[in-house]
Amino acid sequence: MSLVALCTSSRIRICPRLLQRVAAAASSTHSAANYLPGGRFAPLTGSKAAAVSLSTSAIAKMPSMPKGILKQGQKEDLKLKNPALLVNAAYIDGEWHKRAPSDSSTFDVFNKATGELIGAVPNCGADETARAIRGASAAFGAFEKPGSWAATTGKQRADLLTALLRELTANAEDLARIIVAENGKSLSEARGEVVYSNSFVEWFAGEALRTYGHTAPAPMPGVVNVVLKQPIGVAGLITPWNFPAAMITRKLAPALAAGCTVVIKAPAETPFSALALAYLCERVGIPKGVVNVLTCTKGEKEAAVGKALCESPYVRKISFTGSTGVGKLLMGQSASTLKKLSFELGGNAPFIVFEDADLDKAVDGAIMCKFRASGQTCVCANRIYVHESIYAEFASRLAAKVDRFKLGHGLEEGVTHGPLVSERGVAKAQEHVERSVAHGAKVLVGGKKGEGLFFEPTVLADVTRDCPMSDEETFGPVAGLYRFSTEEEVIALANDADVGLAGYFFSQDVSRCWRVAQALQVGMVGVQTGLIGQNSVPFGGVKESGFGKEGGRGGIDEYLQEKLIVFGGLQ
Ligand SMILES: NC(=O)c1ccc[n+]([C@@H]2O[C@H](COP(=O)([O-])OP(=O)(O)OC[C@H]3O[C@@H](n4cnc5c(N)ncnc54)[C@H](O)[C@@H]3O)[C@@H](O)[C@H]2O)c1
Ligand SMILES: O=CCCC(=O)O
Repeated sequence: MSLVALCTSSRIRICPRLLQRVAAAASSTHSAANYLPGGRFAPLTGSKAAAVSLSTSAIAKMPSMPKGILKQGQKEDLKLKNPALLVNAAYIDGEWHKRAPSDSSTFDVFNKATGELIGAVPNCGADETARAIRGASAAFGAFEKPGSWAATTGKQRADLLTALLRELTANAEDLARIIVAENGKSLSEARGEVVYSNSFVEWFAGEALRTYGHTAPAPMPGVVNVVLKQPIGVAGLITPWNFPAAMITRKLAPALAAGCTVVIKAPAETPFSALALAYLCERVGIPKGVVNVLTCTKGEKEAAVGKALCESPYVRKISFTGSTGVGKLLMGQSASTLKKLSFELGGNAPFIVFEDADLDKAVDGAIMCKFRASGQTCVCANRIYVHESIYAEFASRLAAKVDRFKLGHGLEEGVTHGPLVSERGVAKAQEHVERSVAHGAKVLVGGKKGEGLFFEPTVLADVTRDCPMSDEETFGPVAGLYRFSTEEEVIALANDADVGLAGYFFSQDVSRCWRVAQALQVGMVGVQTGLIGQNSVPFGGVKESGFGKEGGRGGIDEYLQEKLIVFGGLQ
């Protein structure tokens, strides 16, 4: 029995920190994950992976987490090269407010791994939202009013976005450290997120130059038709915590490129990335009122901010990324003013491994797809369907690789996965494991809650239709493996969902690849890959995963509206 196993299985009380070090040493093959652009892990590879015994206890690698609870109340020093990036004030109409102007309230934000206090930010509500909307509306101005944002040229906006990109790049390491602290992901993933996040600013700086309209031939003489694209006006941007920077830039950059002004409602869990972005926007000279960031707690305050944005006649666009339930609520609230909407909502991605798949690629794809951001990604594989003829082999290889993850504080050397973002997230992961086991699933690796917000990366075998992930996103590090027999059967299973964001499959048969890719009822398909998000492609779903696309050629159109100008009497 290893020292780690001995300590964890016996009643010997050993300093948790030491135990963690021993665990890390015992798992020296847990090399640091290579990150790829987009915050992705290059999978751990090598024959040793398959050789790891499934009985190795993942608990041995659990971090010594009481430290999180013990440190609660202590103020964390993020050790930023540029401490000014850690802003603890909302940004409303070009003014920084350390407290909500209406009632002076603030709320605390904690490090997800340690429980240390990162800082306090204002708890904004309807009043602050109205101020921000007024500021954004005034800054937008009018097309005929020189000096207003609406009257800027694409070239001017492209130059500002390029300057912003330079600042974001220069401060990339600090921005990654802020993400680690407030979100919990590992430093390598956070660095990847910053690259991904910045790539949207780069892409849309280019797109600002290309908001082409067109002319249309008229059927009658003496008429010329011109179709212009104009910015829609003030946009309300509501984003989640799982990619605290990238989910904002994927909206902010096209909005600014198009000529819109914005009011961002930052997520309660991760407001600091949003505020750092606003700070850099101000620094590069984006005019007062063009970018506003509101921070607020979950519950009543976020609902008040959301309602004020949706119901304001001055806000012409809402772009939301989050759960399907909240999306439906916001859609209802936006009905009275008939706003243009883009909704990136929940997913429940099928991930299919056919009998003719390259198993190494399929396992690596599953690792990247399922465990990125510890499973807290809307495009994460949620239902992994494996052909019965390769099921045992795939399960064993996947479990072996997951067993080699290193869980811990995102800034610690070699850590591949951090804590989840909330107790609600941990409870959901645990519930999915317990309910699946009650339906006959077997835990191959992981399966347990750790201290604080940690949950062991988990692989479950023998998952069936009755298990919760069949219908609900786990949004946590639990990979459930289903068995299937035929292509027809698995397509029906994959499409048996109200949502349709992403789907993935592995096969080496080109005809099957085309057939299955067409058949999957999702907005995005990964064929022989577990990674799909890039700045140059349209990201978005079908069914109850929402509508509208972010990124790609059409991403800027979400913030533009066409105007037809008919010139008559020309003969
Ligand atoms: N499709 C995508 O691109 C994408 C990306 C990330 C997350 N998601 C989805 O988001 C969900 C997980 O995130 P979550 O639990 O934070 O989702 P959530 O819907 O609770 O929260 C998302 C955002 O909406 C805000 N919000 C919540 N209630 C609101 C209200 N009444 N009015 C206005 N704003 C409100 C939150 O403060 C947060 O900023 C998952 O379902 C996931 O699939 C989707
Ligand atoms: O979670 C949502 C976004 C994930 C991605 O952009 O790849």
